[in-house]
Amino acid sequence: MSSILRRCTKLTHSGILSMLPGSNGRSCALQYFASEKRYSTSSKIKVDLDSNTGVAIMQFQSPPVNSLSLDFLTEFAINIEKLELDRSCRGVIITSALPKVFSAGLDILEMYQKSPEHYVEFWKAVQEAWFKLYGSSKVTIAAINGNSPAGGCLLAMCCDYRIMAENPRYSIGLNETQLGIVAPFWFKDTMQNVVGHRETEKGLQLGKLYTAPEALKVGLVDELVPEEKVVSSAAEAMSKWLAIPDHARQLSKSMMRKPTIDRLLAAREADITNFVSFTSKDSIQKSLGMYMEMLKKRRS
Ligand SMILES: CC/C=C\C/C=C\CCCC/C=C/C(=O)SCCNC(=O)CCNC(=O)[C@H](O)C(C)(C)COP(=O)(O)OP(=O)(O)OC[C@H]1O[C@@H](n2cnc3c(N)ncnc32)[C@H](O)[C@@H]1OP(=O)(O)O
Repeated sequence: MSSILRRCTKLTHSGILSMLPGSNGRSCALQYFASEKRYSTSSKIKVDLDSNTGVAIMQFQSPPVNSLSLDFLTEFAINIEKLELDRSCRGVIITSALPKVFSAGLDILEMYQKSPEHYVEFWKAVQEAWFKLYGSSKVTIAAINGNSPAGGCLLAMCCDYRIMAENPRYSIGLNETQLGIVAPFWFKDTMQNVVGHRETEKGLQLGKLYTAPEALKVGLVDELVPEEKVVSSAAEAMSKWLAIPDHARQLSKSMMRKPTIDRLLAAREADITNFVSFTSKDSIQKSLGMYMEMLKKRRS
């Protein structure tokens, strides 16, 4: 991994990168990884695995805002599972290929005016993505290079370490209550495991979107770095995590996360039933419809 960084630094200093269109530290890391094995090319997510370092970089590339649709979540779970089974992979960096957004969270259209059967399928995909990422034995680092509300924040919180662009216009948090909906208990558990009970209580009730500096202050993210350095800093952090013997780190991770995972495993079906009955309520559909309208108005 340090060879990656040395190479990035060399390129940046030599000015070669500045001759590339749209080049910066972020693209340096991406270009380096891209020169390695293209692991998977699906329409919404790109994964490159560096066979020398064992580090995969997963880039979300689903315009306009990397919302977590059924298709996106399915691709995501498949990719994480594939990497999990690959013994040559030791770590995964998750980032966005789009400007200004890491992920806009769950795709609201998947929860709006659809059939109960669709809600079941969608929620299973949300659960599956969480099980795969939260339960991953690999080192997972979120390189958060844009806004990351709700489900986007959940994905980041599932990782072992979070690095965010220090842009004060970017925010992250579980803002569900602002939409008139309620984050399920395992979203809450995941946040509580990151920032503790009190901050989760405030953050969840208020549907708080933390600015990048606020997120650092409460421990929702671990580091803020200039936007162009988010991916290279993630690579640097990864090298520290990979210096620990895998078996010892993996057992420690599993020890910390197993109770949270077991809790959803035990309530998986009930959680789906809850989601379907909650989402199907007229009042919830009305709230989601109004929120989508608000997003559109804000745009015009
Ligand atoms: C008791 C409980 C039991 C069970 C549980 C029950 C219930 C439900 C739990 C559900 C948990 C939900 C989790 C979620 O993730 S909900 C999603 C929350 N997300 C948001 O609030 C983010 C909304 N989006 C934004 O704030 C901005 O889009 C963003 C990300 C800051 C980017 O801003 P910008 O670049 O300016 O882009 P636009 O706002 O112009 O958006 C472009 C385009 O995308 C559409 N869009 C945005 N976000 C979403 C989304 N999440 N889903 C679908 N579509 C989205 C937006 O409307 C624009 O569309 P247009 O047609 O106008 O181009």
